[in-house]
Amino acid sequence: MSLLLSLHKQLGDFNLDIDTALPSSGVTAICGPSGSGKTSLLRCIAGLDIAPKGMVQFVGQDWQTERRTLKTEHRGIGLVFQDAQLFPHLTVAGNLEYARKRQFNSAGPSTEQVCDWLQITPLLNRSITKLSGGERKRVAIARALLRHPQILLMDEPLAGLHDSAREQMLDVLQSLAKHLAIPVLYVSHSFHEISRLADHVILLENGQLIAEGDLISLSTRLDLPLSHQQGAGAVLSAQLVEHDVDYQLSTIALDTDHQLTIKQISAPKGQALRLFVAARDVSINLEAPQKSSIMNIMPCTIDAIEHHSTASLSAQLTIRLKLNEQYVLAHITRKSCDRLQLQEGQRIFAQIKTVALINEYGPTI
Ligand SMILES: Nc1ncnc2c1ncn2[C@@H]1O[C@H](COP(=O)(O)OP(=O)(O)OP(=O)(O)O)[C@@H](O)[C@H]1O
Repeated sequence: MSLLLSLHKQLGDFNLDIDTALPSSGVTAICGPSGSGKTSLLRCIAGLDIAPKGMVQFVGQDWQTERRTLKTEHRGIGLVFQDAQLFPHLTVAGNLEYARKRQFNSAGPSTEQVCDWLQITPLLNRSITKLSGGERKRVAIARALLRHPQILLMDEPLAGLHDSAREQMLDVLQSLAKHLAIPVLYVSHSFHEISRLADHVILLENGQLIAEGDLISLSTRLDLPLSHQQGAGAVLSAQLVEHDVDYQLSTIALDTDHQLTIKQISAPKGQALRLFVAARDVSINLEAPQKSSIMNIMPCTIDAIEHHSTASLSAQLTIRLKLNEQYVLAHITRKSCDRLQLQEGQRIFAQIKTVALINEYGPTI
């Protein structure tokens, strides 16, 4: 069962042209550059805009057919927009109560649970006008969830927040996703956000769906813009091997031949982990460096070398490196590539400066 979409709509010179089936669980990111059609797609799914002769079906319920269109308010959707759209004359509690009285279903999380997940319990008596940008966004998400929707749609919910507020919100959203029993569609152009939150990704360009799949496989596809943009990197799955308490480090395994050392984390041995290795943090050596302060040096094979297409980055190349079953990306200069005479199939050593833990997921193995 899934969210089936067949949406074709002309907006001025722009054509939205989407036929797909999205998963009905987990977080699906709708990603793409500005103007690619992310918001237009979300609005059509919500029924705020209608694509003539389109089709929207959610887990067997017809939201739009050729003959009939279900109004937005009858679709059971939780909506969170860039601007939180809260009622300024009500307190936080008043805004939540408004939603609670208009629930789609009686079954769903309680006000206490939702406030706890979004860390807004201390704010309940505050006026909306006295909230920070991040607080406002958390209240808007809580309000959407208290209607007990069957799906949550979020359009760039972190837009307008400064870096530290954005990171704090990402922590909250990441833990929220673990509690939610409903699917989430999350619009963002930030790969950083998506790598923290999404299970599944659809990538739009000029109103067309250019790729779809799980985050791990899409992050290292050289035919997609994701791997070339600033902030690009590989999402990897790993498993915790052991902790070195003296040095406060943890060892994690990508597979039987490749281990990494990271700052100590609290996860138990065997915990499945998701990691992010930024392409700019990977350098390539022809021989294993003997005296380096960088601990993570892994033998791998050059799988593919791709030239950046954008003129501003043409001094740089993206190189995909194969471990056993997984890949990392390296952004290096074209000059270095020529100097080292790098070629596809060549065995090299990747030196990895920083490994970021995205999250812990799945059962302990
Ligand atoms: N009502 C409209 N009339 C004409 N053109 C429109 C209309 N709504 C959207 N567009 C155009 O459709 C295209 C897609 O817009 P949309 O807002 O869906 O993109 P987006 O990917 O969400 O962009 P951003 O990341 O900047 O929010 C844009 O070129 C936009 O100008």
